[in-house]
Amino acid sequence: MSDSNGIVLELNQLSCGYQGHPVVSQLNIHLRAGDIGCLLGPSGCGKTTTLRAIAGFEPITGGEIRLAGQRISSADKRLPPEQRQIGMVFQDYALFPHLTVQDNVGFGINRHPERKRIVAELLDLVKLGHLGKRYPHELSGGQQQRVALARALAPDPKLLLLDEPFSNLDGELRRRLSAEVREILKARKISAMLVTHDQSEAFAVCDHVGVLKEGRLQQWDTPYNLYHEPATPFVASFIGQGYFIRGQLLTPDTVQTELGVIRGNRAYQLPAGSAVDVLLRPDDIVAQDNSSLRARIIGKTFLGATTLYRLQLPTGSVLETILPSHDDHPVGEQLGIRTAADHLVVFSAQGSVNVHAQLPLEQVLDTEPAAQDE
Ligand SMILES: Nc1ncnc2c1ncn2[C@@H]1O[C@H](COP(=O)(O)OP(=O)(O)OP(=O)(O)O)[C@@H](O)[C@H]1O
Repeated sequence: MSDSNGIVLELNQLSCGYQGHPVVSQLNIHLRAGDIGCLLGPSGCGKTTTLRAIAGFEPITGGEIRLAGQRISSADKRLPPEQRQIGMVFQDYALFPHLTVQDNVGFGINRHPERKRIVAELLDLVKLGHLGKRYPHELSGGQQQRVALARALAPDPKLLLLDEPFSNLDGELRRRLSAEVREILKARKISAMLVTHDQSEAFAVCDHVGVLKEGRLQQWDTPYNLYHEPATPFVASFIGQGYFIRGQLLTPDTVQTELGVIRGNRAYQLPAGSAVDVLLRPDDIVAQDNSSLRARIIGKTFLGATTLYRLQLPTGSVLETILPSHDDHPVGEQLGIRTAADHLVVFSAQGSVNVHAQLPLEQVLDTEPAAQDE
């Protein structure tokens, strides 16, 4: 279900808060029908507040929320939550303890003539067809969350909201269930919005991710673009790993750095000669035995299939690279490296282009993003 442009959920200049204190400011997000969106950001940035506003539990102070083209919230009007046709899945499952699994799933469709068939179908979908007669306390955490998902899907909502749905589960189970939930939502073409502070979960489950900082949207984009083309220094540092090194813009798409000239695939509209901070991810640095550029290995973390190496350049700058773990190098070795940074990401830097010292991330977090021609 969507409007004529294929958009199911629109947040237009959305602002909301508590007791006169703004929490979320002028948020603009458009979610396409069938897509899974995500609100990602540090604790307290306003993710849950936004989700609760979409569900209708919180009033908004400015802007509007539209669902399938219909305005459901504005500063002076709010459609009650039960009339929104929005399903919710919470962190703590929130199942009815006195109802069996099948009665939990069928709770929202009690008068539906096909209740029995729908419940059976949904229980099969979440792979709990054999446990319909159990009570919630007789299930594992992962199974309870599957019941909660089936219950939220039963009334065939226009939109599903998931608030940190996997955070009570750990490790492998969390990873498996999140992948499975994505498959279920995609198979049924359900539009959904997930809240998490876990970047890997956001990337694994969602099509578009909105990164929030202090109630403001920094970027709404695909996981790929957030990682490779972050719009602000905050997104660059919040998403994935990486270090900044100082450089000098030579042309719109080339930068002189202590690693040599790096050419990227996008142009920056900063004057030639500008001081810039260049983002280098571990996958932007590759090992090359015969390279004249050497870096000393100062730390390594074994990750299974790969090993993450921390490297120090002769100037003292620190970088990381990730190599297949069978390509094993000891700490202290001088490793030959080269850059392979197709996605050149730079931000306008304060200060001298000659400063080659490592920039602490905090120092670059609040600088303005470089003007881009996109
Ligand atoms: N009911 C409330 N009354 C007053 N302030 C609140 C209320 N709920 C949340 N806040 C405040 O609003 C801000 C945003 O909270 P919110 O729960 O939306 O953040 P979040 O990004 O979901 O954080 P977390 O990841 O820790 O859950 C916080 O400063 C919080 O203290």
